[in-house]
This record gives sequence, C-alpha cells and structure tokens, in this order.
Amino acid sequence: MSDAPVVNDAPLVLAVPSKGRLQENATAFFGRAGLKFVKSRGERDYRGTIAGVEGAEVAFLSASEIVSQLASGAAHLGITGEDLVREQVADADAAVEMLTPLGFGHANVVVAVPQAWIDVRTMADLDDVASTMRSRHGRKLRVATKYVNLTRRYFASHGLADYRIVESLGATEGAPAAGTAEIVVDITTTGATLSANALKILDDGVMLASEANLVASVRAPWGERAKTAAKAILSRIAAEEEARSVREIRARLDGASDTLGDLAALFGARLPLGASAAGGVVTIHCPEKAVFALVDHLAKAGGDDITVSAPAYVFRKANPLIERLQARI
Ligand SMILES: Nc1ncnc2c1ncn2[C@@H]1O[C@H](COP(=O)(O)OP(=O)(O)OP(=O)(O)O)[C@@H](O)[C@H]1O
Ligand SMILES: O=P(O)(O)OC[C@H]1O[C@H](OP(=O)(O)OP(=O)(O)O)[C@H](O)[C@@H]1O
Ligand SMILES: [Mg+2]
Repeated sequence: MSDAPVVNDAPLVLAVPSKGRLQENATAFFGRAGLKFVKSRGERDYRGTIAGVEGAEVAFLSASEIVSQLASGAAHLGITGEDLVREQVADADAAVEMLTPLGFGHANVVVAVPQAWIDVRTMADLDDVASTMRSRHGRKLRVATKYVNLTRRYFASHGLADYRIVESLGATEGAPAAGTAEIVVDITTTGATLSANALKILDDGVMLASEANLVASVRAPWGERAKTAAKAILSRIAAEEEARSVREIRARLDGASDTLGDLAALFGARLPLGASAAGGVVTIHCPEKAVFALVDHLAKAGGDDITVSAPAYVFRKANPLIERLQARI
C-alpha cells in the first residue's frame, strides 16, 4: 500500500439533455456560449467532448437522468428542469447548486381538478371534498401524478391528508376521464392538455413555477482538472449572458468627455475602457433599455458618430456563476 495522496484528475462531466422538451433549447444555449459538442462516434454517441475545452466530457442524457447523475455526483454540471430537481432529490439544496435559470423550459407544476367541480376553487375546497369522500363514502381522493414527492409536500403544507397517490407514468391528465383518479398534479405550459381533458387549475394550485436551470453537483469529485474545465465553460456562459443584457456605445466626443456626468448613476452604464477618451473616442456599456436616452445625452454633450452595437461576449473578471460554484465546492 502506498501512502501517496490520491490525485483527483477526473475530467469534468457536463450532462446535456439529449431528448425531449429541453434538448433543442439546451443545444442552442451552449452554441451561443461558443461551446460546440464533438461526437467522435456519430450522432448516436452518448459521450462527447467540447471543442477547445480541455478536461471536459459531455454526457447526453434525459432531463430526469441528469438530475440523478447530479445528485449522485456522477455529473458535475448539467441542464435540467427545476421541477425534476425538486421532485427527485430529497435535500436538493444540500446536493446541488442551481447556478442560474436559463429562460426556457418554463412549466408550472399544478393541482388540477375537473372543470365540472364548480364549487372547488382552492386547496381548502379540495380538502373539504377529500374529507367528505372519506367520511361519507369511506374512499380516499385519488391524485394521479408522477410528482409524488412534490405533491406530498404541497398537500401537507395545506393540511390535506385524506388522499391517495396513483402513480402515473404518462398521459396523467387522462386519469379522471379514465376513472383511475379524481384529480391530477402535472406540469403545464400552454394549458392545452388540461383544457382538452376538461380540467382546471386551482386558484392556489401552482406548486412550482419551473424552468430549465444550469445546475452544479456538490457531491461530484471536484479535482483541479474538473474545476479548470468548469471555469472555462462558465466563463463563456457568463460572458454570453452579460453580453445579452448590454449594448456597446462608441462615440467621438472631441474633448467633451468631462461634460458627460455620472453615466453610471444616470443610465446604469459603465465605461469599461476608462473615462479618458483616447483620441476623443469613448466606449460605454449600457443596459439595453437605456440606449436611446444615453444616445440623446451624448448628442447633447456634443458627441458625434455615436455607434450602438450588441457585443457577442463580455468577459469580466467578476463571474457570478463561478463565484456561486466556488462557494459550494
Ligand atoms: N410543456 C411541457 N411539458 C413537460 N415538460 C416541460 C414542458 N415544458 C418544459 N418542460 C420541462 O422539460 C422537462 C422534461 O420533459 P420531457 O417531456 O422532455 O421529459 P419527460 O416527460 O420527463 O420524459 P419523456 O421524454 O419520457 O416524456 C420537464 O420536466 C420540464 O422541466
Ligand atoms: O400545458 P401543455 O402545453 O399542454 O403541456 C403539458 C403537457 O406536456 C407534457 O407532456 P409531454 O408532451 O411531455 O408527454 P409525456 O406525458 O409523455 O411526458 C406534460 O406532461 C403535459 O401533459
Ligand atoms: Mg414529457
């Protein structure tokens, strides 16, 4: 037996949705961040690499498998739905860190009852129905869902105990019509499936507003190699995110730069290259919504050739994603 310290040189595993609702948006998201996946053995290859990023492996998995791998530590980073994280991981906040919501894959996990139940509008009304069913008919209200844990927690928080879960693996909204359950807990985006099945959401029946998140595993083996790869990936993602929210304004000021005033206070803008306009040219980063107000301001201060563009990436030393990750590993 050697006493040499074990060096953890394991590569980073990035788990990416390979099918279903999140696949297209997730691939587009990484593409915008300049992260291109290489599948050396063709389209059906479930392992890949990232062009230009050393020490990273890409695992192509289903959204729910990604949650399992993040929870066990088999994957370091992944994209998946918050609904699946909250459902599948008992103590989610201990096992994973939600680095950032991604603005796609929006869906609400809801409690829905038959539209014909006109007097049932709230969880309290539902509690009355459940109690009555139990006392008058000796039966428990049946709830069809695949969100067993979310349902138990939500119902308990509303004091509702007289019910039974009927686990559903698909077409959950059809359960009431099929007679296998009275109500359902499921995910909805447009509401089309609920309507088609004559179901309505209770007024206080939105259990969770979910979207796709970039998620980090706290339990994964975070060696130096994995950390370095994570930083490379997260710096590109943060640079793209930052770029999307800013516009770059360049203007010729010819000595008028001292009349600019406090652009940060006035417009929430920054002067990334400094206030002293080299050759009379100043570069300003400003929030998209303040662009035209700032342009007017520059014009009044004597600015000319004011050019506005959208940067592709803004790399900054301060990276909120890396900071969030580092605080946990
Ligand atoms: N309209 C939607 N319906 C279902 N999920 C959605 C919807 N919009 C976004 N999502 C998100 O996508 C995740 C994965 O859903 P998806 O339908 O791809 O897989 P699944 O239903 O878990 O598995 P399967 O591929 O077997 O259907 C959901 O958990 C949710 O976070
Ligand atoms: O509110 P809507 O826009 O109608 O979307 C909601 C439906 O979409 C999902 O099913 P999916 O199509 O993923 O099939 P699945 O049940 O096999 O997962 C979900 O389970 C709902 O049934
Ligand atoms: Mg689905």
